[in-house]
Amino acid sequence: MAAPRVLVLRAPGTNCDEETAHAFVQAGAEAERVHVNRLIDNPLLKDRYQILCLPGGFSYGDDIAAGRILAARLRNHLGDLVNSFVHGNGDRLVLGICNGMQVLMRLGVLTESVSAAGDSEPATLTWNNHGRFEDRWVHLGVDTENNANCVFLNGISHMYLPMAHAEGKFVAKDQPVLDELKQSGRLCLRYVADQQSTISDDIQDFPINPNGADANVAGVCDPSGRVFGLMPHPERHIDATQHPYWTRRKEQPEAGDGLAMFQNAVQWFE
Ligand SMILES: NC(=O)CC[C@H](N)C(=O)O
Repeated sequence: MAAPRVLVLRAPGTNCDEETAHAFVQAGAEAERVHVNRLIDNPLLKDRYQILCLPGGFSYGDDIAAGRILAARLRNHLGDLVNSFVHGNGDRLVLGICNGMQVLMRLGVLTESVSAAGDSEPATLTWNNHGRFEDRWVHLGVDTENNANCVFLNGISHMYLPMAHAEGKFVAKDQPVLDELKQSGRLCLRYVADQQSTISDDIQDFPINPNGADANVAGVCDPSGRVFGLMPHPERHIDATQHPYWTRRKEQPEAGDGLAMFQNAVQWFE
């Protein structure tokens, strides 16, 4: 099959679109960076793409709350576009990275159909516990026990990736919501202490869990596994030389830990 085409959505304040497009290209996809206003002018552009990616940054200056305004623009002007990628025929993928995950959370697509929540918002992303922007590397573990079916994490058990956010603390409405999300394999990416650690539901101390997130959640996928949002930045660890200690490593891996996520997306179409 021809390489899948990726729509990397830009908005005022987006700042990770070039790296994200580059990561998809390294993985074998074709990627185009498209401004949200261009899509609003010409919504049919969406039909050119198989993958929708919302990259990181500070869309609309994080005004009101990070991701809130871009989510409102998508909901009010591009509802069909969002729906066709999230639902449609089930033949497309959606990836939200950092600010992109914040947008997906504000849209509600990652926590859709959580019955334990009743009528209220099941979960959100809020300010890091220490109230500051935190920018450094973190260890991440994949929840393989709860049968996570996330397309992007297929075959991955651990990643070492940069994180850079202020509003990245995942909070569920209550324990039943958290349990339902966990048991359905949707809390698929968690902060862990190191490469050997398995995931834990008990909130780990800072700095293991950089923001105080419930169950150490760093990424959430929808029930189908095709729609995934994560707070860390896989596009910033595509090449082995992006690893902070790469000159001191005895063996150089072929790629950075983040590349496999983009390769998984491309392979899903093969
Ligand atoms: N790197 C990012 O995408 C940052 C997201 C958002 N601006 C925050 O600080 O929380």
